Amino acid sequence: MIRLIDVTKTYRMQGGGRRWVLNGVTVTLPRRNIGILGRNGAGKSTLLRMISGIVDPDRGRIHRDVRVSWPIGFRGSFQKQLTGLENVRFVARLYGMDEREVIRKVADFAELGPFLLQPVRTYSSGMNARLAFGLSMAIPFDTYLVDELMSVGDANFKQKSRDSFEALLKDSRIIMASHSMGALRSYCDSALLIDNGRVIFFDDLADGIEAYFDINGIPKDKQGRRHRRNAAEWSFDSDD
Ligand SMILES: Nc1ncnc2c1ncn2[C@@H]1O[C@H](COP(=O)(O)OP(=O)(O)OP(=O)(O)O)[C@@H](O)[C@H]1O
Repeated sequence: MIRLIDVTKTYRMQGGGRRWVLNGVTVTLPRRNIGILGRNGAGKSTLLRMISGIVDPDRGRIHRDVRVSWPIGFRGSFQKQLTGLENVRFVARLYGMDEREVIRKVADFAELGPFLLQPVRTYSSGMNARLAFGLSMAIPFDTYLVDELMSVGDANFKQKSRDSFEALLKDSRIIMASHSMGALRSYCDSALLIDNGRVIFFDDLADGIEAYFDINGIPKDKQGRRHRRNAAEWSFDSDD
């Protein structure tokens, strides 16, 4: 279980003032697969970073009694001067894992071959993505925090990522921020909606998605279906 207790998070804005991301939020996240919904800039990534412990709230506490991952996406935050292998070693050690085992898993998954011995600064974004995702799959967590999964990578890599991700969900849970309703419906059963510094937990994902469409002003037709006004404006709904 993960519990936010009176959590407030703001960012200082250039030119003065503060951007309020969370405003005194208290919420309990049960051991479920939870989709995080919210408009651009609502605070989804910030919330994931706070749950993982990378970012501290200004006020309040976050209680975790499960082992949570760092936010998994495709933007690896590696030490750019170090090689891929050195980065993998470092993270394996940090999490008290068998280094050789982690290296073997990442090497198998990422298929970077000799590039694993090259500095990460020389990697393409796809290579970086392979290393980042492979590494997150090689360390076991109770709850994986996922920030916009499967947004880049070639078709083969996407399929492979999907397969290993699904295998991992047999024993673990995810908290996943995404604008893709399709991805959320595939992996999540409940929802957390962030809006204007507040959050609402929905036991049923479908209710969370309805509330999200409502705050975005997406109208329903007579059959109760939602329609995009145009593809660019409502691109988050593109795979529905
Ligand atoms: N390091 C930072 N410094 C200043 N402001 C920040 C920082 N990180 C995030 N913000 C601001 O906090 C707000 C929430 O950002 P966040 O990235 O968490 O939103 P999000 O819901 O994940 O957005 P998106 O859907 O666009 O990815 C935004 O207004 C953003 O500009």
